[in-house]
Amino acid sequence: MLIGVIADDFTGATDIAGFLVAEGVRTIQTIGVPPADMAVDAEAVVISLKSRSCPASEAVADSLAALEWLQARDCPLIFQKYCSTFDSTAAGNIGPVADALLDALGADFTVLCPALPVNGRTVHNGELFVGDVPLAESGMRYHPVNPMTDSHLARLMAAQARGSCGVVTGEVVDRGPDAVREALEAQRAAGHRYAVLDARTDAHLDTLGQAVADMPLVTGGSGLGAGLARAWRTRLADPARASDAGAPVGTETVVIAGSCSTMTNCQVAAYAAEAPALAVDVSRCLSDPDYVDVLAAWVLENRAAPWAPLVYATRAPQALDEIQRTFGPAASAAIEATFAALAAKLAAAGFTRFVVAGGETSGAVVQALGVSAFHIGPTIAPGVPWVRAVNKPYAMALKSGNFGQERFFFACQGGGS
Ligand SMILES: Nc1ncnc2c1ncn2[C@@H]1O[C@H](COP(=O)(O)OP(=O)(O)OP(=O)(O)O)[C@@H](O)[C@H]1O
Ligand SMILES: O=C(O)[C@@H](O)C(=O)CO
Repeated sequence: MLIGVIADDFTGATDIAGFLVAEGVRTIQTIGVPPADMAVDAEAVVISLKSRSCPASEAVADSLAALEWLQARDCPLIFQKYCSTFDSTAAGNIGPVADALLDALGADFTVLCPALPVNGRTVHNGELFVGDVPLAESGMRYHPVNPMTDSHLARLMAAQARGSCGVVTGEVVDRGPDAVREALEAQRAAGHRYAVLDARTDAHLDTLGQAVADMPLVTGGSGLGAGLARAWRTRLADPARASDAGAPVGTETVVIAGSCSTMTNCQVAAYAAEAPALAVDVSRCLSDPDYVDVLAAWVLENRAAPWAPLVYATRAPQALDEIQRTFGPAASAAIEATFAALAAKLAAAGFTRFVVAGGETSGAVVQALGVSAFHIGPTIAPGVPWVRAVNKPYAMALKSGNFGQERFFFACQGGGS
């Protein structure tokens, strides 16, 4: 094994796993920490946790259990994967988990780099941008669980981790891997525990991948994961066939959208204009135990349509705000539970392809389908590969809320963009 990834949500895990496969690394993603005796035939194992928004103590305990599993397989590099929009609060969980992993590895310094230029996430002078705007001015300020109201990564990290955090600027990264290594040594000597790495292009991520390839712990988004994989190209067994085991199976498809991100709102609007689409009634998710049967019946009625049926909870910020004021946080959990039960019913009715938008939503659906690990297949959009369950006949496209192009749901059915 070349790399063990500890990811804080399902779609985030699939995102980095997809990039690793696209760069030729044979990769398996597991749902939670696998059993101690699970055999591994892969160059990378990505362990997906549900540790982004749970209490920090739980996130730390789960991440340490994942680390122990990877260490038992002599994994030389541990990668802490979090969101390219650095989803977290002053209570964590990125900082507390990084602190705990550093301690457990006997290390005292690591890097932070959420940049993913292909999806518009760049870091400039330590500030995270989404497209042309700082993080705190992007749609992330309205996120239902982790609203991001600061864009400065060193400040965000200092608020939630032990020790101070420096920045390695783009001007240093432009000078190549040796300059970055030197700068990191200087940051560490200056007493910093963390250093934010600037990156605006894939070429910067190549430089950073080379510069950090020998650290015991690296933290970041899938962009840096891809940079690392490119740095290892000559060490890979058969890069051209890395995605074979994850190619999709079956045909009957349902689309489930549980994300309210800006991009999912666009994707749902584009899809609903041409395909059968049903908005869930949030109050019925909360109060009507038979509601999932109603949703399943609607999907079955529409199963023969030219485009697969879509069931969505996706709402624009104002409507979401109103729902949250009316129902409180129980609404989100009830929607997740409804989608999980719906997916299980549809699987029993013969559906084999599940296209899901939203990390938490994907986690709930995957759990309901009893899937414990995936082979990672070909990429549908940057950061979104097909995945194939190792123990069930299901293919899935698990999309991070903000990922994919406007016609992503069509693209999953061969509809292109
Ligand atoms: N209309 C709604 N009202 C209240 N909560 C909602 C609504 N729609 C979705 N949610 C909840 O918001 C949360 C969205 O999280 P999810 O991780 O699925 O999407 P995301 O955060 O946009 O995606 P990602 O984590 O991949 O960036 C889920 O718990 C979901 O149930
Ligand atoms: O890094 C990202 O943006 C995604 O993989 C993710 O984690 C969103 O849930």
